[in-house]
Amino acid sequence: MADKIKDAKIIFVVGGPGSGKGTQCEKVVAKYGYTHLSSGDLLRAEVASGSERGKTLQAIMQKGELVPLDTVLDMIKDAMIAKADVSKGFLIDGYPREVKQGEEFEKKIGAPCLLLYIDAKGETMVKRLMKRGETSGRADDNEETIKKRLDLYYKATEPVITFYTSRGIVRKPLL
Ligand SMILES: Nc1ncnc2c1ncn2[C@@H]1O[C@H](COP(=O)(O)OP(=O)(O)O)[C@@H](O)[C@H]1O
Ligand SMILES: Cc1ncc(C[n+]2csc(CCOP(=O)(O)OP(=O)(O)O)c2C)c(N)n1
Ligand SMILES: [Mg+2]
Repeated sequence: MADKIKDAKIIFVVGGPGSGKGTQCEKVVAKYGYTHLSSGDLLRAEVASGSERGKTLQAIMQKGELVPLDTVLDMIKDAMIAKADVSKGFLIDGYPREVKQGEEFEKKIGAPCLLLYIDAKGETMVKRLMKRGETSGRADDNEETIKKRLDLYYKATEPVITFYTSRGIVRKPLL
């Protein structure tokens, strides 16, 4: 089964909370026809299903923490396999969030050819997320959780950018 995605074109899309990962991915989809897979959206779909696993995930996400690596990776892998026959390439949005996630992805699925780094100032991200919180209905778009998500981004996710920069595959789109 995993054979189906062995040679898939893979692009990681990394940036802070509310930096605009989802927004930029939609533009790439419109222009290049790649398949957009957002880790956050996959997790929220599991929460919305009302499953037992979804309840556990909801509690973690509401606190702005990272859900266990195996859970996210399995979900992304299943979604990739489901689209393998029709996909020209995959935009993996919101993953990896820590270097270890990148390493495990490469072991189990394959290497990315590119990492799109969506950069935004902290204060911009906070402002956008507070605004989004007015209508998003997302349990994590509130002041307290936004702060935790931002802290975790700087601590765990920024090292991902450094890691892939040394490999020469990081590109920062001019927005
Ligand atoms: N790769 C991931 N690893 C662990 N947890 C994740 C991952 N992607 C998403 N999550 C969980 O889902 C939440 C929302 O993610 P996402 O929709 O990408 O939000 P945002 O980019 O707005 O912070 C995260 O705060 C985290 O709890
Ligand atoms: C309801 C609503 N939608 C959108 C916006 C504008 N907005 C809020 S956050 C954001 C950029 C980030 O959104 P997204 O692309 O979902 O970022 P991600 O969390 O995926 O990085 C924008 C343009 C807004 N102020 N209010
Ligand atoms: Mg998003």
